[in-house]
Amino acid sequence: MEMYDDRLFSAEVSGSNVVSVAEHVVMQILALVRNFIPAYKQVINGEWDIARIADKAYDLENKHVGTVAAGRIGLRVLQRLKPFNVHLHYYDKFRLDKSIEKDLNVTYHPNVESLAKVCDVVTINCPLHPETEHLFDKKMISLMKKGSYIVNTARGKIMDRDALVDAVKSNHIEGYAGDVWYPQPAAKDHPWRSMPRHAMTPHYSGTTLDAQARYAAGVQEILGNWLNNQAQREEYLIVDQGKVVSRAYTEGDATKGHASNK
Ligand SMILES: NC(=O)C1=CN([C@@H]2O[C@H](COP(=O)(O)OP(=O)(O)OC[C@H]3O[C@@H](n4cnc5c(N)ncnc54)[C@H](O)[C@@H]3O)[C@@H](O)[C@H]2O)C=CC1
Repeated sequence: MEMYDDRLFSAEVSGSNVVSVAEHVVMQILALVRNFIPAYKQVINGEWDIARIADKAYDLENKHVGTVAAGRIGLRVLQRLKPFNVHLHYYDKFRLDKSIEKDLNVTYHPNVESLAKVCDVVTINCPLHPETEHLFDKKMISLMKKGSYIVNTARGKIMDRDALVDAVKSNHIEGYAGDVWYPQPAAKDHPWRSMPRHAMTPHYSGTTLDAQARYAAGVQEILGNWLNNQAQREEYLIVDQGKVVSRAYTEGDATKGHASNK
């Protein structure tokens, strides 16, 4: 017989840092496409060579930008990119509500391969699980357009580490950014630190002071509810009374903009 203490549960302050990560994605897309890092380095190094920077700087406008997953973060990335007048694309296991697709004028792809083939920028916003581990391997990367960019703030292991390095070194991938590595903290000699044309950061995109204030308020609320024997917010619960109850692990979640599938 399985026995559970009905007061035991596992919860998270869901969504507390999704805006923070989405803003980081937009920042890193712009940093890559506009060739910001080499330009900044020139300033630090006392140089002034506009031709050398402009040679690899583009506008984002009119480019095709796609997200692998349109959950809480992926959807916010799409929403933030809409005013840049780009062509938006997404793949997700669950389709967004039709009204959201229409509002964003976003093209749905039935699989990652189809999206990868047409995008100038691919941003990865899906969870790491057996299906997505090394999803971006040599084969997937080779399908991407020559000269395209990848921004991955999801998990480092979604990339095949060395296949990415090879693709950047051979100029197939023009630039890579994100804040997630495998393992973390990244070793001093992790090859992504020294590969060309990257705009990586340590894993801090979801840890802005605004996000920290939201986690702290959420944790206070969860503890207060627990101490006062009050119900927790449904969207915060992951495991309750021995059962996984998180909608993220069960079905598409209408709170994230997925079409209702009930
Ligand atoms: N860099 C950072 O600081 C942070 C990174 N993350 C990462 O971002 C990921 C996404 O976060 P949220 O948007 O909040 O999660 P979410 O649960 O709201 O959305 C995840 C989406 O991925 C989709 N999905 C699942 N498996 C998929 C697959 N095989 N292919 C395509 N889509 C798939 C789901 O249907 C869902 O729409 C997290 O799993 C986490 O790894 C999350 C927060 C902070």
